This record gives sequence, structure tokens and C-alpha cells, in this order.
Amino acid sequence: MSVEQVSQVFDTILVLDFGSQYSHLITRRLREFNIYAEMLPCTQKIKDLAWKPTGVILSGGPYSVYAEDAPHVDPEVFNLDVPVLGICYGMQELAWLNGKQVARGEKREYGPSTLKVIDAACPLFKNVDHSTVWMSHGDKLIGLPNGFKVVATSDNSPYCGIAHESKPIYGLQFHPEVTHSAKGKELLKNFAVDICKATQNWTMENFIETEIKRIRTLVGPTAEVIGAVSGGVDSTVAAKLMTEAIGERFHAIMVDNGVLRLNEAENVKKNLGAGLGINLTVVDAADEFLDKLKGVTDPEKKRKLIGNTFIHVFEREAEKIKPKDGTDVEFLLQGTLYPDVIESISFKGPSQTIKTHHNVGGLLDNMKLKLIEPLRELFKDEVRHLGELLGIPHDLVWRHPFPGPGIAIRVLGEVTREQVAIARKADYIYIEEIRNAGLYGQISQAFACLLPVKSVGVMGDQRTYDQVIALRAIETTDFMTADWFPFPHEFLKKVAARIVNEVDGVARVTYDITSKPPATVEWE
Ligand SMILES: Nc1ncnc2c1ncn2[C@@H]1O[C@H](COP(=O)(O)OP(=O)(O)OP(=O)(O)O)[C@@H](O)[C@H]1O
Ligand SMILES: O=c1[nH]c(=O)c2[nH+]cn([C@@H]3O[C@H](COP(=O)(O)O)[C@@H](O)[C@H]3O)c2[nH]1
Ligand SMILES: NC(=O)CC[C@H](N)C(=O)O
Ligand SMILES: [Mg+2]
Repeated sequence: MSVEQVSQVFDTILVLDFGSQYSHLITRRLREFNIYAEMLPCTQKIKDLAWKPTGVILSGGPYSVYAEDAPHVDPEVFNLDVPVLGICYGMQELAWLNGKQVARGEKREYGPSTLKVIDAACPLFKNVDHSTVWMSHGDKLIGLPNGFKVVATSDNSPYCGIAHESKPIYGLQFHPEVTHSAKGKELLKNFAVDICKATQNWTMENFIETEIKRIRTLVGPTAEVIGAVSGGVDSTVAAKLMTEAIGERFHAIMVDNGVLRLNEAENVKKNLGAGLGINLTVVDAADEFLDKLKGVTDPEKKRKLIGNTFIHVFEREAEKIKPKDGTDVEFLLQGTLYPDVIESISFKGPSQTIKTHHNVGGLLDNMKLKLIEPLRELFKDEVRHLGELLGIPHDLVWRHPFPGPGIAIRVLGEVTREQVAIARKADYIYIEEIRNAGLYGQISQAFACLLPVKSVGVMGDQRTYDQVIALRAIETTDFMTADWFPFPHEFLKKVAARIVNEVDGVARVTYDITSKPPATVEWE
């Protein structure tokens, strides 16, 4: 059974990652004008690639090409007979391979510069002359690499752009992939469309069609698939796509772990089951989770315990499914996104663990189930677009993310039923007011935390001595960095009054004004 990968179906630009913090943006920009691009580590051997790229881009990177341990590209890239573009480190790599004309510069160049095209015939620079470009380098070319000519300069870089005399090989000292390079996207388009001749057919409509075909071929006519579904956007979109492909043979399982939002299990059942026709089972495992959480206060312990319990519940449920053809369930659906994939394949390697995100993917080690990850090529905003095309309601597609360990990591200290009830109610009021104020869409994520501190208050002439709720709301594009949301004071006043009045056990409300870093989004 042969199942084509996305990169075999669509013209694909291969981005080789030398570890720049901007590498994934190259992929993003290309996809924005409907060209599919895939990023692989710079150590990728061309002979191990199952598909032929339409063009290759060498990214920037923190190393110096002349250093002993510097990473270098597989020379076979140049035998593919496709256009190559080197960006920053990538251009220095081209220079190094063709005469070693690279050395430390006298000073670092970081920030804006103006592009001056000197070879107007160079197709890379169509409509981009005299625009602002963004520099970030300490090394520089000290002479022309063999076989190359200068095609652009800037005030500080006599070799701002180079091109091979006879082959479609180009190098740029600046970063066209960052938005600070005003016409950077046009430039990448010139490379991909005009020079590589890639077809601009990477659209979500086409993706849905090919993905449904791919799933059907992979799963075959009778096999059954299970998947953990939370009601969040990623798993819902994956589940909907799977349902389109194989209907009732897909079994979605949602676990009510006792630390979900107010009415969440019922809502998910209604929205996904009845609304979207997804074959969904909601498993009530609240007691199991809450019993295990008794006495646990350490955030990492909570996370691990919840992650493990998810796996137990899920495995038990999977056992119960008896496919009609008498075989066992063969496949597991996961909502893995491209950023997760990038993190694990990046040349820089996985980053240091700040906190253990619960992970149903932890199932994998000793599991016979084969994985299906239909979203593994997509960024979150692409997943949302896909969700809308699949007819998933707008509100669900644009929901704020909600972590698997849920309210357990928002009740600081010990998690009890009573504490969860307080946090849940406060959170409900907060989100309701955010929606009423028309602010939900401007905020990336918002939630309430219950702090294990008591404070004195006065209500109806009575002394109170109750806990504190902390509200958090952030704006972010990738959740790696985030800033707190500047609510109008009137809004905060109203929410605080409602929470203290309506939620027993709360005496005070505070608003968290810490960015990430140095804080994280969740409090635990
Ligand atoms: N209560 C739950 N029941 C079943 N599976 C869950 C539950 N909570 C989380 N998961 C699983 O863990 C995965 C990761 O959760 P995560 O929150 O990152 O994604 P999501 O819930 O699909 O989307 P979002 O990021 O928008 O919340 C989910 O895709 C789902 O497979
Ligand atoms: O599915 C999840 N399981 C987890 O264990 C988990 N921990 C944090 N998050 C979410 O990740 C984003 C970044 O959060 P942090 O800054 O707190 O790491 C935010 O969106 C968090 O809500 C999780 N999501
Ligand atoms: N951004 C980059 O690719 C930098 C390349 C190289 N490390 C330099 O400092 O010049
Ligand atoms: Mg979620």
C-alpha cells in the first residue's frame, strides 16, 4: 500500500534548517502565497529524501561556517538540479563551499538596512529594489565566491546579494522571511514562483481533498480508528477530518477528568456529537482523577499524574471497542501540529523542559497502534482555517486553548472538588464578561486561577476570610512569548465585583500583569 506524503503531491520547497530562530518563518511565508514548504534539519541527506524538492532554501543559523564544528549542507543538494537560495548563514555556506571567502566582521550588523540592486536583470529582485531589509549577522563575505557575481549591495554589505554566473543559485545576507524586511515576502515569491516555477496550489481546499484520500488509503476499507478529543480546536479539526474520511469507523473519546471547565463535557457532546456528527464517547473519569490528585501539591507531580491517568483511561476505552471485522483497533488519531514537529526535528533539538505538558502522545512507547496525524504539516492558524472550511462553527474554531490538565493546574496547591468548583465558577464569570465586552477575539487566552492564600474582607458588615482569584489574559502569536492584555479598568472592576459577590469562598481578585518570559502562561 503506497500512501503519498503531502510533499509528493504538492510542489514543495525544502527549507534546510541551520538553527536560526527565524527558520520556520521561511516555511510560513511561502505557504502564505500557496506554496507548500517543509523544513528539515540541515543534516538531512538528500538520498534519504522520499520526494524531490522544487527548490531548496538554506536558512540562517547561529554558527560560523569557518568554525571547526560548523554544520554543512549535503553537497548532493547541488546535484538535484533545482534552484538554491542561501539566507545569511545559508549564503555564507555557499561562499564557504566555493572558495572559503568568509570571516568575522569588524562589527555585528543587526537591524534595518536598505537594499540596492545592482543587477536589474536578476529575477530574485523583481519589484523589491530600495526596500528595507533586516540584517542579523556578525560574519561576512570577504570576497566573491568562485563562479558568483554581486547582484545587490547595502550600506554595510558589499555582498548583500550574490548569484551564480550560470546556475540558479542565490545568496542573501539579510533575512527576507522576517516582516521587518518590507518586501521580503515578494522576494521569496520571486524565488519560489519565478525561479523554481513552483505551482501555487497549496490551498486548504486542496489539502482537505488530498488528506481525505490519503487517510482512506492508509486506513483501508474496514479498519477502525480511535482518537482522544478534548473539545479544543486541534483535536476537533482532526476528528472532523477523520469523520469525513471514514465516518462511524472513527471513535472519538473525550475524558471528563473532573477538572474541565463548567458544563464542558455536555457542551462537547452536543457540539461534536450532535453538531458535527462525530462518533463520540464521553467517559466520566472524574473520581479516578480527583482521587489520585488528593494531597498532591507539586505542579510537575500533578501534570505527570494527570498525563498517566489519561493514558490508563484511554487504553481501557480502546479495549472496549470491537471493530465489526473482528480485528483490533489499528490506528490512533493525534492532533499533532507542525510546531510540535519542528520542535522535535529542529537542528537545535528539543528545548529545555520548563514544564511537562500532559501528553496523550505518551501512549506511544509500548503501543501497537499506528499513528495518524493529519495536522502535522500545519500551523495553528492553518488548522483554524481548515476547521472553518470543514464547517466547524466559528466559536469552536476560535476557542482559546485549554490545557489537558485543566483546572488542576489553575488551582494552586491541593486540588479538591471544592477548590475546583470555586475556580471553575470564577473562570466562567470571567470568560462570560470577556465575551459580553466583545473582547474574546482580541485575547489569545484567558482564565482564572485560585490561589491558596486567604485574605480578610468585609461583606454585609460581616468579616470574611477567604481566598484570592488571579485573572490572566494574554496576547501572543505562538504562546512561546506573550504579553498581558490591557483591559479597560472598568472591565476589571466589573469582573472583580461579580466574582467576589457570586462565588462563595473568594474575598479578593487580582489581575496578573506579568509577561512570558519571565512568567509562563499557566501558573503551574
Ligand atoms: N479531556 C480530554 N479528553 C480526551 N483527550 C484530551 C483531553 N484533553 C486533552 N486531550 C488530548 O490532548 C491533546 C492535546 O491537548 P491540547 O489542549 O494541546 O489540544 P486541543 O485540546 O485539541 O486544542 P487546544 O490547544 O485548542 O486546546 C488533544 O488534542 C487531545 O488529543
Ligand atoms: O494541552 C496542554 N497540556 C498541558 O499540559 C499544557 N500546559 C500548558 N499548556 C498550554 O500551553 C500554552 C503555553 O503555556 P505555558 O506558558 O504555561 O507553558 C498555554 O496555551 C497553556 O494553556 C498546555 N496545554
Ligand atoms: N543570522 C545568521 O544566519 C547569522 C550567520 C552567522 N552566524 C553570522 O553571525 O554571520
Ligand atoms: Mg486543549
